[in-house]
Amino acid sequence: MRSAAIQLEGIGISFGGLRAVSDVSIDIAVGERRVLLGPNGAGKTTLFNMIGGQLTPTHGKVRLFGEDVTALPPHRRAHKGLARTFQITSLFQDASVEENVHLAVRALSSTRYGMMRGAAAPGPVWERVRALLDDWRFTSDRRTRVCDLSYGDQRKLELAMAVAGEPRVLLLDEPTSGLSAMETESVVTLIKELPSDVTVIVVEHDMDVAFEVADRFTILQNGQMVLTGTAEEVRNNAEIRRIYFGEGE
Ligand SMILES: Nc1ncnc2c1ncn2[C@@H]1O[C@H](COP(=O)(O)OP(=O)(O)OP(=O)(O)O)[C@@H](O)[C@H]1O
Repeated sequence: MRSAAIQLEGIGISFGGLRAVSDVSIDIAVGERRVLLGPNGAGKTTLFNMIGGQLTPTHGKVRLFGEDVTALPPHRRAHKGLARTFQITSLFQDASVEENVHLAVRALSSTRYGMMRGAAAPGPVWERVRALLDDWRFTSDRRTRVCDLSYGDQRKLELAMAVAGEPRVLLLDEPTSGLSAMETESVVTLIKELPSDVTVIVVEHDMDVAFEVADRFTILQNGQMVLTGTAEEVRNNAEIRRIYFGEGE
């Protein structure tokens, strides 16, 4: 069996009296593409936040490559190779496309190679920025300010920035929400082209996208895991058929 990138051991969290997530245990292997499914309010984003470190579970443990990171803040998890995107874009709106990517690449350089901010090796940093923008096939000019980009290009840019940090685990929260069919297709292609040793965990409502990118699925409902399994098992799950395909209503 492949070793685990992420292990959740009975994690849960309550907000006031509400149990948003309770007792979820899953192992996600290195290089796996896992999609989290479930109706609105099922606890998918809350689970993501506990993996990313934005929230600390009230019970249970989160392990990253075997190490207990339950109490570590997001930036410490980022240093260990975890990156994530959010449902709402979190870009620097007044900066250009290439300046945004430059910031992400430079952040990686300074943590990984011990460079001082703004100093040392600007050449290689800009080379990497250009290579990333080529890989991600940006249609708009690189000097365009983010606030002048289409929503689709903003989502793509966010993904490019998450990838710029060369993460070992990438958490994508609804990467195709609000995108046109064409933009969705290009984001799906980009996700599928990520290096095979990068573990990717995706919250996705679009079932076509989910089936295209996932090796395995985890279904949440009312904060609990109801199934972890293959595409076949998901297709045969009555609850998923009801929620996503409107059957039995
Ligand atoms: N900070 C918070 N304070 C109080 N309640 C919260 C908080 N965050 C989430 N919740 C509640 O926890 C439950 C799970 O929410 P969560 O956003 O994780 O669901 P979700 O599956 O991501 O839903 P969606 O698909 O709508 O994004 C919901 O009932 C939500 O209202």
